[in-house]
Amino acid sequence: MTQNQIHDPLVIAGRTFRSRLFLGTAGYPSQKTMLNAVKASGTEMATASIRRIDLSGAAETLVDVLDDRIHFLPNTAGCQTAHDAVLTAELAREALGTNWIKVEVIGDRELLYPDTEELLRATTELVNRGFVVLPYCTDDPIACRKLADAGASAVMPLGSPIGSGLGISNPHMIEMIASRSSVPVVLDAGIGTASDAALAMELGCSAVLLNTAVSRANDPVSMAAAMKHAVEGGRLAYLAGRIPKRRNAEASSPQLGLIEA
Ligand SMILES: CC(=O)[C@@H](O)[C@H](O)COP(=O)(O)O
Repeated sequence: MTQNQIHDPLVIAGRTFRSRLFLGTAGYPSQKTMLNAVKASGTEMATASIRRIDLSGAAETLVDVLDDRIHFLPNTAGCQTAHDAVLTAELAREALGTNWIKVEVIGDRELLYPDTEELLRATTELVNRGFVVLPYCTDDPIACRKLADAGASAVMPLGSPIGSGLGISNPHMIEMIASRSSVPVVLDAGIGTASDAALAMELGCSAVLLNTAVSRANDPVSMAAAMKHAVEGGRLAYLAGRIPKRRNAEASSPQLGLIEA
């Protein structure tokens, strides 16, 4: 581990994360593969939809099988109104004893695209109720600013639609959001492969949240390891500072001592 990584923790709502990769837990070929992928990714925060968790206390749940060191982030996937998202978050808090919530309020079941109006309403209400709110949002700097102003502890703009694997559709806007945000920016959704995750970090995001690229890979555990290295590499490159892009070539070796014809 380099000096930069040792002194470069991510802090969200007072909680410190050494890993800047957050992982979704859905769609793996088996629970064993999911747990191995979680381990290989080095993640310290895993998320799952409340709908997927048996809150009755009758059966062993995902939360029980995850390593204790991993912070569990429930999410409100499937909610289409602020009202439903708030109810779902309250259920999670009651059953799981966490006030952290990843808020998803989608405006369309096919596109799984965030409904910004409802999302802002849900975020405002949940912050007032004492939740640590991480909203999944569009790659819109104004929406991100409004969510942060409403008290979101981080903002999570999409790279591209959930599960699409299209990568980052609008890198310029993600860079803009990251450079202006008053709270950590977590690139969430659309990552297709390791280079997409590295790019998110190079653009200045504080972390990456992904699921499908790992769960649906031919070898999820190897892809999880690839994502770990990509996020670390991208963060280091961001901190190191990329060279400016030039229109023309500039010799990388000194021109002195050239033999003229
Ligand atoms: C897991 C999660 O919380 C979602 O936001 C989403 O599933 C992540 O997107 P990808 O599956 O495209 O990585």
